[in-house]
Amino acid sequence: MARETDLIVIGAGPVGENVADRARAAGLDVVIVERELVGGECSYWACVPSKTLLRSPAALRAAQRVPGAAEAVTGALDVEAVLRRRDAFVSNWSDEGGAAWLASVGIELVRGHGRLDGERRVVVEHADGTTTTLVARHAVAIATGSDAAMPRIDGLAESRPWTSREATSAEAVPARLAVIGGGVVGVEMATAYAGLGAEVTVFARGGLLSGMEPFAGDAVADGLRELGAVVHLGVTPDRVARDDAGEVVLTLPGGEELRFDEVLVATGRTPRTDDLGLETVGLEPGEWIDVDDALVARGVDGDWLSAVGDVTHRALLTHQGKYQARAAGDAIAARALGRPVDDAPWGAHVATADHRAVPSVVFAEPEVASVGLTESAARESGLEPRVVEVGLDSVSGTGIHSDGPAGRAKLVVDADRGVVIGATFVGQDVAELLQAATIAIVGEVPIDRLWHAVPAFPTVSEVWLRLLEAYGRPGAAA
Ligand SMILES: Cc1cc2nc3c(=O)[nH]c(=O)nc-3n(C[C@H](O)[C@H](O)[C@H](O)COP(=O)(O)OP(=O)(O)OC[C@H]3O[C@@H](n4cnc5c(N)ncnc54)[C@H](O)[C@@H]3O)c2cc1C
Ligand SMILES: NC(=O)c1ccc[n+]([C@@H]2O[C@H](COP(=O)([O-])OP(=O)(O)OC[C@H]3O[C@@H](n4cnc5c(N)ncnc54)[C@H](O)[C@@H]3O)[C@@H](O)[C@H]2O)c1
Repeated sequence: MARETDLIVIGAGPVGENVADRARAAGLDVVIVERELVGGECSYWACVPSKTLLRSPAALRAAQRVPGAAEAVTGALDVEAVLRRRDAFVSNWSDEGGAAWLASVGIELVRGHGRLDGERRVVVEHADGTTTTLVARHAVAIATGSDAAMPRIDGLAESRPWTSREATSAEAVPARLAVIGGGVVGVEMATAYAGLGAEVTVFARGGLLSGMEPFAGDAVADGLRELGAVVHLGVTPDRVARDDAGEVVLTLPGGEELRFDEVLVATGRTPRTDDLGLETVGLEPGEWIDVDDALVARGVDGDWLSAVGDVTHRALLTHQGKYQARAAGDAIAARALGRPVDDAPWGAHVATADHRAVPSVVFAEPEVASVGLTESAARESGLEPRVVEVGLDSVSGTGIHSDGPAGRAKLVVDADRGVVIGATFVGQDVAELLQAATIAIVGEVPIDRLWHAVPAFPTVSEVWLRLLEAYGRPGAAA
């Protein structure tokens, strides 16, 4: 017999959990389906383990850049302790805590692989081959996330490459690590493993972090080289093979062969939709799920099917997926309870910020924090932005914070409206500068008013004052 419920969520990653939580908090009966671990990629093989691997080497470097503290650092990094700390943060890959939380808020967990089976029906295949049929009275939400993409490089798939999963869960640090891909995963994992003592070589087919302001990728390439990594820009290996001794051999376009212990593939993501029954509701398996701003799937009759998080390809970030989930979960509950849906831009039930203000931090050396449009993206969208750029060495707080390289900051301003539409900060610990920029963009705070938001002295946040000075003060004689 089929189990009836109000809402079925497929995928208990951070995003699925949040859709379920919002709908349950509104009083809906909710079932969530998970085939691996409650908590998803982010908790076990992505955000959490990658940031714990990065943190210890970064803390060590930070201390080494402050005279007095530097002299007190006399030992080497304890790699084993870093790995054990990572294990603790991923709960040794146990989702007992996540499952207990679901139970505590009254969300029923069904373990197994979920597939759509027509409108509002999901069939779950359990590990023992048995199945459970679920029927939703109101809605189904897909939050199945994404997998690492495998580029078509001769021999690569057969050479047992690392993906982000192996890189974040490794039990030992390889002596020589090749990284293919110059995006966020490639850069962060290269930084982590260089910090943990590996000889790292990065192959990027273009520059590093190519969707960001160019000075960000340049600074990160310099930073990686400073850590001892070799960075090849504009180079993709032609061929990869693992030999009988277990070594990985990369053949470069000129024929040169380079040998490594492991090769990490970090060339983007692919949606987990190939075995999800999408064809039973008129959608294409293997494709990202196209949704409107209220996270309702386009191309499906009615408003019963939502999709959230990575699987929509709107913004492949945990915090932004959770933002979508809050809107989608509340919208599903509003529809189910016959309450109004607020789907005007910036309404309670839409993810408007996905188009205007997606904050992201790359935990590289140096850190890169960005939100909104880059200068070139603003121009491509038809705007003629005014940009201002300053060095972080113009700020006293930066010098006190660290003797290391200072970094840079840039604002992209829609001069017609007098509001910030993009911001990028590069430097040590700039991650914490980002929320101010996100608030300025989302709140459309006029530049004239930003002059009244005074950063404390001597903080790194005083870079905001330097940026405003570079932009110009309203009412100033000159
Ligand atoms: C190395 C790395 C580092 C990252 N670091 C950060 C970071 O620092 N900050 C950040 O914001 N983002 C980071 N990200 C991105 C972040 O991990 C994702 O955006 C986030 O995990 C997406 O959440 P999700 O819930 O949409 O998908 P997922 O976390 O992938 O969860 C989807 C869940 O659905 C389950 N599932 C899939 N198909 C089915 C099915 N058919 N039936 C049942 N269950 C199913 C999966 O098992 C999984 O548990 C990182 C990504 C990587 C790869
Ligand atoms: N700190 C964070 O917030 C964080 C950390 C890691 C990942 N993430 C998220 O995960 C997503 C995936 O990260 P990613 O680094 O895998 O993807 P990405 O899109 O950031 O970078 C992919 C890189 O691979 C290259 N590439 C693509 N196809 C290739 C091919 N065929 N041959 C050679 N190179 C190729 C691209 O040029 C690019 O440099 C990111 O978009 C990001 O949103 C976030």
